[in-house]
Amino acid sequence: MTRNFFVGGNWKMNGSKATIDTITDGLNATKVPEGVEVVCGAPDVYLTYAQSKITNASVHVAAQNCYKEAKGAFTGETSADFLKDLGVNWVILGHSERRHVFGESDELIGEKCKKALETGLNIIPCIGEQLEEREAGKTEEVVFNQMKFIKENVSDWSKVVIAYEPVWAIGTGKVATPEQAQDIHQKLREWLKTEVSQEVADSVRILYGGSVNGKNCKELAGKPDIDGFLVGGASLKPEFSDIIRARE
Ligand SMILES: O=C(CO)COP(=O)(O)O
Repeated sequence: MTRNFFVGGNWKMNGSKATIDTITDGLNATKVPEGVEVVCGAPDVYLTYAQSKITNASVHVAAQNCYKEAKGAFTGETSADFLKDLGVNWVILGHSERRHVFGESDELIGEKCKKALETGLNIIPCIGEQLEEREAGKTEEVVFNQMKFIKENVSDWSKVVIAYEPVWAIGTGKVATPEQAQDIHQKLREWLKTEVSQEVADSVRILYGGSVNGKNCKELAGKPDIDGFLVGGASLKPEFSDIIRARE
């Protein structure tokens, strides 16, 4: 089973029109290898601007979050319907910063996954353990539990790309070793086989995220269960092009 390589960028709360011009110039000039999918998570207010600047047909724009309701009295929130209306077909959900800075629960993330899929979006749900959890030997328990809430809300796995992002590796420069990442990716695939189906386990892309850069991406990309990356800091820099071409 071949799973197309997938590279997501997560710009987080960074950027301006001027920096987006620079980033998208770089993306437009990047020769994306055949079959590789590239999706960039822009801040909501810049989604349309980013879309207007991207001319590379292999590169798509994602939102970094959306709410579980279609509309109504939810001041400050963005709905999946708004994204669909803008032609934004991807959304990152349950990022560790949503979980740990904004206190999003597994239940809420599950509901958001459900709503986004019902609305016709593709989703990138994120999971990952904190340092204390890894040190206590609880990594599998934590990520399987996060997966349970996602699974209960997924109607169509062909629209799901999972991102495994160990919290201790995010923005720290402390990347998981290729062996550490492969180990959890392989266990997640086993879990999908048991809890969902062999077909889904074989076909769902599992991305690694956490301090991925132009230097460490090739070795990580060589691991059999690592199907791509979700990249934070380095997605704002020219080296993102090297990450897109990590399998070359
Ligand atoms: O959170 C991340 C991507 O969603 C990873 O961030 P960094 O690549 O900056 O560690």
